[in-house]
Amino acid sequence: TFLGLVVDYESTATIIDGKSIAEDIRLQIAEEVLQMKNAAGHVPGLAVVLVGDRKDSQSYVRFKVKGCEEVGIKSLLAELPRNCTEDEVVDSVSRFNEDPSVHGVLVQLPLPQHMDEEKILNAISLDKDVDGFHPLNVGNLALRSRKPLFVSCAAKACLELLFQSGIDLMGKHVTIIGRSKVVGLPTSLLLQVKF
Ligand SMILES: Nc1nc2c(c(=O)[nH]1)N[C@@H](CN(C=O)c1ccc(C(=O)N[C@@H](CCC(=O)O)C(=O)O)cc1)CN2
Repeated sequence: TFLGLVVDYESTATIIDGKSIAEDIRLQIAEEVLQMKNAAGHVPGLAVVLVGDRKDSQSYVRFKVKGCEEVGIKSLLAELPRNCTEDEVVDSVSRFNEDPSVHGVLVQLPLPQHMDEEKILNAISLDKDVDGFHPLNVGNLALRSRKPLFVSCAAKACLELLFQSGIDLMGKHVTIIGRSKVVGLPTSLLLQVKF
């Protein structure tokens, strides 16, 4: 869910209804998936790797699986215990990398503290890195002249919500709160590419 608040210099505000925009996008994706199924005989596949038993991560992953079901995307889930090894996580990622029915792989963050996040994220195939966290995808976004294969969905969502609400960012100053690789950093990079 995203409820954005855009305030102009006279301090009037526009409330962005993220739920309704998301519903329109879901319908559009469901239509595209159906067309793909009819034309090519297969549907996109998303694989999620979840390590540990954090309640928040479990519910985010449930939303992702439910989101896939609603639009006809195949979803696969690998759940590993908190005390598993880094190699076991990398093995799960590698199996999804090699599975032709999987087109996108993501590892739900945060990982348990004893794990090397960078090593695990780097194990995701560049062409299945749907989160856009691979250094080459981030680097290509930062270079602006090159097109990354994927950009963080949270960053794309922020811009899409502004765009669909008719908010013109050209020449505007934008304040981004936070610099995480999930939202803040890619949103600032994406804004620099587009405006
Ligand atoms: N591999 C990934 N891990 C994580 C990601 C990610 O994009 N990829 N993002 C977050 C967790 N997350 C989804 O996975 C996520 C977190 C927060 C929200 C969100 O919309 N939060 C709203 C409140 C929503 C509500 O309660 O209705 C808010 O903060 O205002 C969506 C998704 C970390 N891990």
